[in-house]
Amino acid sequence: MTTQLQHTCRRMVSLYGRQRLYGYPMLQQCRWFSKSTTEKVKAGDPTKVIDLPSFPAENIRNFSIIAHIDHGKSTLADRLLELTNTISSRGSNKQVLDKLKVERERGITVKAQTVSMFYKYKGKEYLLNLIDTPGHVDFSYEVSRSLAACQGTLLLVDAAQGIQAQTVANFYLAFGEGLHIIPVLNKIDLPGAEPERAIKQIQSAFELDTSSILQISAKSGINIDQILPSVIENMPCPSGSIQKPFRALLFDSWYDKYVGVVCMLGVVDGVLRKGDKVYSAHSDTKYEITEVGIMHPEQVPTGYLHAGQVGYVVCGMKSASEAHIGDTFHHLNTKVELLPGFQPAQSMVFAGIFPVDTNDFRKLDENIKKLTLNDASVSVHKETSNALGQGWRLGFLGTLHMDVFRQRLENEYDANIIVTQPTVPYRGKMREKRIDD
Ligand SMILES: Nc1nc2c(ncn2[C@@H]2O[C@H](COP(=O)(O)OP(=O)(O)OP(=O)(O)O)[C@@H](O)[C@H]2O)c(=O)[nH]1
Repeated sequence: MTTQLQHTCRRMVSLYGRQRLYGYPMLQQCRWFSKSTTEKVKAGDPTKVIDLPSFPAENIRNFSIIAHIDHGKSTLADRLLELTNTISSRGSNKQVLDKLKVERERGITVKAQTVSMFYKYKGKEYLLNLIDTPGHVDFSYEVSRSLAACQGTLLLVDAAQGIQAQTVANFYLAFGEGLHIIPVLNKIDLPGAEPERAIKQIQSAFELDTSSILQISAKSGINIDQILPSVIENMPCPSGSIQKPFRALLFDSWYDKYVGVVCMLGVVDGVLRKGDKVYSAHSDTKYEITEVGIMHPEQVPTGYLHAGQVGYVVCGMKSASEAHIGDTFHHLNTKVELLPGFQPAQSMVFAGIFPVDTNDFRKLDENIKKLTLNDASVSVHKETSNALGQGWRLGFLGTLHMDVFRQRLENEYDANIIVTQPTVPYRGKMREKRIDD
């Protein structure tokens, strides 16, 4: 009851806030119906009434930005959001998609984020879904998950540094997914930039066509206006069919304390509407869609998603463990071919985590479950230590991943924990004891 009340209050505050933000009463929204979505968004539409059915698959592009760490993905994402009026442009480097406190403090992306943008090109309106991904090797699982919801990717290379380890690793992830890859040279404003050298590297390492390679500065905005036309012209649109039965890939999820689990879906076929009953193929469970919408850049309800679109749903999932990354959602009583899902991540570094106060065990258990929902690459096993009591042995993809997880537990859940020295698994071989030993 309390949760429902809180939820209603939150909705009212959010609606009131939106009215105040744009300075228009909600009742004026009918004035905007006649305008195109791009015009509404450009004009700072207070209602953001988004007419998703009017975007057929050929007017949709789902793409990501991949690169080595610090080559400028989040800065480029900011510029594209400004260009499409998804956020207001104030000329600062806000890194809007780095939403977590730990990302802002460390200046790195650890969590992939999706955002939908509207863009008018050659008289047609396009719905562009951008997924910003982390660059550090410890978060490559996030990258591979995000790529599954895309048809193309921008491979960003720092013109001063050239290609680096994660440029190569991420290129092969995207190549393996069969994505259309557009190379882009960033930071051409730097005095040390050597675009010709970087282009040669891209040609010889990846055999990509560099004849018309885009050369940009995400920071100062040079040539940014060439990016989206290139995405529209060169990347394929999603291939699903709106006529087929609905099926969608669950590729990300997080826990919202008011509405429970929020799932990100890439709709492959068919149509999903608010109120629909859907079925999770993984857990054999039925859910009712109570909210469906797109990230623009925050959650904007649309009541509808169709084949090729990417958006979020709220469906009354209470427990973190119900949202299985890689799951296929479909309508009740329809038979669909299940989507391939994801390979589970392979943990490389292990550490024990224990509550400082043993009375916090239950609370910490719940919080670890919620956080691992948001980061499925962490493996969790219960552990008991004589000195520290009951706790967990967690597996991570690297030590940065471990440190970020610890910081997120502290920042987002006020956890007070002890983390033991990290170890790596190894295999030992027993040799027979020699006589002279
Ligand atoms: N001079 C210059 N600096 C840039 C440019 N693009 C990004 N930067 C700077 O490069 C640094 C890293 O940029 P980010 O956008 O955080 O890089 P990222 O690839 O998202 O980083 P991770 O997500 O942590 O991998 C920041 O200090 C940016 O201001 C550019 O075009 N020119």
